Amino acid sequence: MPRDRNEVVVDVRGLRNSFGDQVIHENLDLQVRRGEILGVVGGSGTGKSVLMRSIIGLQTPDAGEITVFGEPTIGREETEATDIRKRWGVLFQNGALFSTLTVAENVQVPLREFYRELSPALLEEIAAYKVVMTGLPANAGPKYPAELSGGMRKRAGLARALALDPELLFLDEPTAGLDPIGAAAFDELIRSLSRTLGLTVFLITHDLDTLYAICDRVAVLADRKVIAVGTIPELIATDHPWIQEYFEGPRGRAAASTQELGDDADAVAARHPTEIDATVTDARSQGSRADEHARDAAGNSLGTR
Ligand SMILES: Nc1ncnc2c1ncn2[C@@H]1O[C@H](COP(=O)(O)OP(=O)(O)OP(=O)(O)O)[C@@H](O)[C@H]1O
Repeated sequence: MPRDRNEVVVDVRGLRNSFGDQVIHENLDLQVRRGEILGVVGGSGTGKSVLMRSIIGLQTPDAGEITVFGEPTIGREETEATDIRKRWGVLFQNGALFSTLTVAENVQVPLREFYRELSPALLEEIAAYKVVMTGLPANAGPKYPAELSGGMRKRAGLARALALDPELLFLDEPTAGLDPIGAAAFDELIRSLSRTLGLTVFLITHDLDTLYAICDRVAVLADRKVIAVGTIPELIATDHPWIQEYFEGPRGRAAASTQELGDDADAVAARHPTEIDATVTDARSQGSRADEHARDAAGNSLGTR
């Protein structure tokens, strides 16, 4: 039976977080729907990562309610929340791979934690499958993180996040530090995994290209709460100054035109399938070059990327 795409998978209500005198969130509400890729944006330090940590139970809020798959996550012991934790995967900002373990061993960590009865042969088989699924060469499995490029490390982190076949994926700045071509390829990987596996994705990013390329809706954090959530055209229609500056500033416009070039490329590819890779890739690099110029011109006032 098809799943209800209006089902709320993550429900955050009245969230408050603070560190000492510093209030990060006040009365924050957010819903993530089944099957969507929700982009989460906001200036540096607005509390995007703290929000993600609150949802997955790594940060105990001062107040509020959070449910994931209808189950409360706040204040539950790790052992109590096992059934929900098995249903999500997380890619932290820096990849957070264990440097002393190989890629395959990293992927096996959640499997060993939740399914102790799995045989070594099966663990290896599942890890090998996840490694290939994220576009890494099969021979990446026995390598250590230090032996991989930044883009490959991201894919290894994603392979580990997918180890338990999650329904929900949390990604914290997955394309940060990747070159434009690598970032576009990673976006495409996330989109295709989300579509084929029916994943719901909570994606924190500063990457405007990612927002345009793969996000169904975008939530904007500012003033300690989610000030708006919607499609990019819906957000642009609001008059909040930060949203206007973000999407209608030089970098936002460059990303939008990159997307238009990509859409044109899709149309061309429908007629000439063999030309698609070069055209789309080129569109993104052009946008990113325009992006760089725009950032220089704007004095990087938005602090994106
Ligand atoms: N464990 C902690 N102790 C004290 N302060 C913290 C802690 N974790 C986060 N903060 C503070 O909370 C604020 C929000 O941090 P967070 O990492 O969520 O921001 P962010 O929106 O993800 O930023 P960025 O886009 O730069 O990654 C920051 O001012 C940060 O210094």
